[in-house]
Amino acid sequence: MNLNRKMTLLFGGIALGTLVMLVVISLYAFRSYSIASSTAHVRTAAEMVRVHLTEAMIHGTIDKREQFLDRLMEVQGLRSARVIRSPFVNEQFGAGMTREMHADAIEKLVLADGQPRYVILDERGDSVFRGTIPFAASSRGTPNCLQCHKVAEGTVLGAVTMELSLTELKRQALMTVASIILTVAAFSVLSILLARRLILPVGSTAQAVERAVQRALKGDFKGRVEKRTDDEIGQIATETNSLLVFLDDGLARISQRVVQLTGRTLRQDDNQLEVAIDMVNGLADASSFKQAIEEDETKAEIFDRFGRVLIDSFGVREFSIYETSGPKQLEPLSVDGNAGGACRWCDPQILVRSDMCRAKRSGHPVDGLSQPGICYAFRQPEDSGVPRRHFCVPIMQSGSVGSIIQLVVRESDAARFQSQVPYVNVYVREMAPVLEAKRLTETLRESSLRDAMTGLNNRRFLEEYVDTLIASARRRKTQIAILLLDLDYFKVVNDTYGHDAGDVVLKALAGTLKNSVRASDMVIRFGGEEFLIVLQETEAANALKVAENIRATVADMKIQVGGAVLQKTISIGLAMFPDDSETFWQTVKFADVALYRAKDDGRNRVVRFNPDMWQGHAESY
Ligand SMILES: Nc1nc2c(ncn2[C@@H]2O[C@H](COP(=O)(O)OP(=O)(O)OP(=O)(O)O)[C@@H](O)[C@H]2O)c(=O)[nH]1
Repeated sequence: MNLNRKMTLLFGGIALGTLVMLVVISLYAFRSYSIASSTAHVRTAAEMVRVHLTEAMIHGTIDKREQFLDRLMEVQGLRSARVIRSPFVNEQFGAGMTREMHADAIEKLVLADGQPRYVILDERGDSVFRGTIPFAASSRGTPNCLQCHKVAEGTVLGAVTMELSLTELKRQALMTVASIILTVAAFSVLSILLARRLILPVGSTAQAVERAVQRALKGDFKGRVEKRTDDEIGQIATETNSLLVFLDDGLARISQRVVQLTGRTLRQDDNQLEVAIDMVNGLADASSFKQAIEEDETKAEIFDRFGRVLIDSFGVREFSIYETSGPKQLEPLSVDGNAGGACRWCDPQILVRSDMCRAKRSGHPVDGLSQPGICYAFRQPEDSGVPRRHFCVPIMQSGSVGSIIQLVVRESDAARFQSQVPYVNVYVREMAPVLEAKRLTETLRESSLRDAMTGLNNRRFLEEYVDTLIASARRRKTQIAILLLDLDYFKVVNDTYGHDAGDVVLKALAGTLKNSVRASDMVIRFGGEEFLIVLQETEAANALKVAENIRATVADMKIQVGGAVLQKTISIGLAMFPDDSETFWQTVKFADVALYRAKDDGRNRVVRFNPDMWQGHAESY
């Protein structure tokens, strides 16, 4: 119920209550007044009758009393008047007129106890006041009643009964009450109209404020409140409008900036406020995500974290993350949240012909949500009948596509997810520079652990890796064979054919060494022309066979240098960890001692370390 209606009801209620009270009070007052007035009239008339009867008795005209009573009827409003004689008078003076002799019940009571009686009668719609007043004998006054009446003081000598019509009084009372009702009703109507006029701006302003607030709750701050008065109500309208303008302006500016950041476009029916909150939340989450991935160590950790965001924040459980692993190759890093895995949502051909991937080829996002079938490499699931749509976004690194994120959603979910795409893009945008930094760090680290010329790992790599190596050997209780290899008379190559020719020989040797051992073994360029090979889980006898095989392969190796073909030999020292020493680096020294022995013994040979060799060398280390 609106304010106006409430006010009308309230004022109407008050007016009606007042009216009813006034009517009740007025009617009661009129009744009391009528009774009091009639009583007084009857008393006065009775006294006049008494005086007249007394006078008539004195003057001997008592016989004419009937005429007096008849004349009395001419008094307006007096309907009847009659005198009743008491038995005492009858006893002393004989019976009176017939009508004086027959007292009714009320008159009998009055004659008996000397108390006046008043009643109001309703006679065929006419209200009549009837009063019966006793005449008591009294010795006071002149003439003295007791001079004529042989009765005791106070004896009731008779009574007069008079009836007054109240109709006129009643009519006047009703007229008065009616005029009160009319006056109060008119006053009330005027009051209500005035109050409504005063309240109307309050109600309509309150309704306008309510409508504006309702619109604001839906994110529309364009609602305005009309100013109807110049008082406090008008002030509320003005202030509300100022607040709405401020919020509208502020929200528009926030939305504009956030739209720039997220790339999300606002629709007409969007709740601006909710969208702004949504976008700010999205940006805040993306910012937290960026902080987290900056502290991640590897790209794999970053992609793993992003995978969890896709699942937890976007409800996308089906997705692939590919990384370019060669000029034409893609490698699946994560498929549906599992590391590695097979190519599930694309033609597997993209792994070896990466240009089949539209995102990789174009370097632009591929929107298969609104344009299904845009990418020929996308594969619908074979096992389930629920069709899917995809959205692929490339992550640029050093000017080319480094990774590709492929998001897959059910067709029925595509529209919902479309609104999430800008946020996914924000995450990708935040992720790209961090991935780039990690890639550079990893490349840098990789290069610091690798010899640029031969492509083999270097001594620093061995230093970093040695703890893992030892722990693995101890855990498995296996032996590690250390082979230290050095080309024989290599200096001659440099001196004769030049340094570049020497490099060619070193590269060829590196290739031969790599091919002579298992993939799990390590070939390390340990120094200038010195190499170290770590053979894992190998007994000494086996290691000797491998070393001998290497020696023989190198000796047979023909290296084309310019116009000449070179053939070089190699000397190898072998020591076992932990058989020869509990310390890894001590084992390396022992291998070096064995290498010295191989050189000393004429080169192109493999020498297994034994403790006697250490005697002569201990002081030089
Ligand atoms: N071309 C080239 N030469 C290198 C490189 N590193 C070391 N050398 C050369 O390798 C040669 C090592 O010679 P030496 O240590 O005297 O030994 P050697 O001539 O191989 O004779 P032995 O080891 O005693 O059989 C030096 O001439 C170094 O300059 C390299 O990266 N490239």
